[in-house]
Amino acid sequence: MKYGIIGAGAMGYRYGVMLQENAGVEVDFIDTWEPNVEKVREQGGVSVARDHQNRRIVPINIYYPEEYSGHPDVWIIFKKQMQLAEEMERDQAAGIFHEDQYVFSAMNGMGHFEKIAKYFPADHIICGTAMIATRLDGPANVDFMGAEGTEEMHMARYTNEKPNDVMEAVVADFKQAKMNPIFADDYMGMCMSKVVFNAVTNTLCTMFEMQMGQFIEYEGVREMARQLFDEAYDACERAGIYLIATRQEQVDSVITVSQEYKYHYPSMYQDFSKGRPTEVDYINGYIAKIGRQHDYVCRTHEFVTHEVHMAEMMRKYHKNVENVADVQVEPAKAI
Ligand SMILES: NC(=O)C1=CN([C@@H]2O[C@H](COP(=O)(O)OP(=O)(O)OC[C@H]3O[C@@H](n4cnc5c(N)ncnc54)[C@H](OP(=O)(O)O)[C@@H]3O)[C@@H](O)[C@H]2O)C=CC1
Ligand SMILES: CC(C)(CO)C(=O)C(=O)O
Repeated sequence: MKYGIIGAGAMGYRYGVMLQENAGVEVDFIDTWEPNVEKVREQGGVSVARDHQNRRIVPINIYYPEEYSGHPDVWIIFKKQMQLAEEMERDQAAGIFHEDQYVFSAMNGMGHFEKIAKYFPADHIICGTAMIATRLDGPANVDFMGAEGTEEMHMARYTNEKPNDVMEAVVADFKQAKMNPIFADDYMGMCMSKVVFNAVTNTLCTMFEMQMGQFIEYEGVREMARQLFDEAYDACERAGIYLIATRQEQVDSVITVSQEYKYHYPSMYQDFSKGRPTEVDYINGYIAKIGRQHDYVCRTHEFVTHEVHMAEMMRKYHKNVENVADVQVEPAKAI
C-alpha cells in the first residue's frame, strides 16, 4: 500500500518514517507549515532521534497540497483538532483527494471523524488511537519518545464493520512498521478510552507544566485520576458509550504509561508552551458536552476546561519572565 501523510508534524513523521523504514512502503508527506517544508528541503529530509539519541536525517518526499499529483491508497491524517477543517478544505481545493482512497487518523480528542466524513465515505474511514509519544522540537526536527517496541495503538472502522481487505492490508503494514496495532470493534468506545486518558494526563501536565514522570511523583495522582475517570465514565455510560478499558485499568495505565514516557511533555503542553491554543475543548470539553447532552454535569471536567483556558490566557503575562512573582501588570479589564 502507498501512504500519504497529511500533517508532517510529530505524529505524522512518526507514522510516516516508521512505515517507510520498517515496512518498506512508499510514503509521501503533505504539509502546509512553510518553515517545516522548507527545512526538509534544505537539510535533505527530516531530522529524527529516539529518546534524544541517534539523531539522523531521514530523506522523505514532502509537498504542499497544491504541488501534489500522487495517488496514495491511504491518507494518514495527523493535524491538531483546531487545524483540521481548514486543512481538509485546502486539500480538497488542491484536488488531492480521490474516490477510491481510504483514510486513517489517530488524532487525540473527538470531532475529527465528522470533519473527515465530509470528504470520504464512512466505510473508507479507519479510526485509530495512539498511545505513542512524539515531540516536534522545531521544523523538520522530531524525537520519538519511548524505547523501540513500546508503541501501542488501536484501530476500528468508522462503520464498526469487520475489517475488509484494505483494512487488513493497513493493519499488516502497521504491524510491519512496528506500530503494534490492536483491532477494536467499536470506534466510539475505543476513541473515548483514549480521550478520557488524555483528559487526565495531557490536561494536568499542561496546567502544571510537568513531564509525565514528574506528574506521577505526586502522591495524590491516583485519586485525581480516579475522580476524572469516574466522571467521564458516568457521562459515557449515560450516552451508551462503553469504553474498552475499565476505570481501574485506566488509573493503572496513567502510572505505567507515564513511567514509560517519563520525560515526555504531552502534546497539549507542546502547544501550550509555544503560545498556541490547546485541544482541551476536544478532550475534557468533549466529555463535558456528552455529559450535558445526557443530563449529567461533569463538574470537574468543566472546571478543568476553564482552568486550561485561564492558563492559556495567563501566558501573555509570563512571557520571558524569570520570576513570575516579580511581574506587575494591570489586568486587561475588571469583570
Ligand atoms: N505528539 C504526541 O505525542 C501525540 C499526539 N497525538 C495527537 O495527534 C494529533 C497531531 O499532533 P502532533 O503530531 O503532536 O502535532 P503537530 O506536531 O503536527 O503540531 C505542530 C503544528 O503546530 C504548528 N507549529 C508552529 N510552530 C511550531 C513549532 N515551533 N514547533 C512545533 N509546531 C509548530 C504547525 O502548524 P501551524 O503552522 O499551522 O500552526 C505544526 O503543523 C493531535 O490531535 C494530537 O493530540 C496523539 C498521540 C500522541
Ligand atoms: C503520548 C500521550 C499518550 C501522552 O498522554 C499523548 O497522547 C500525547 O502526548 O498527546
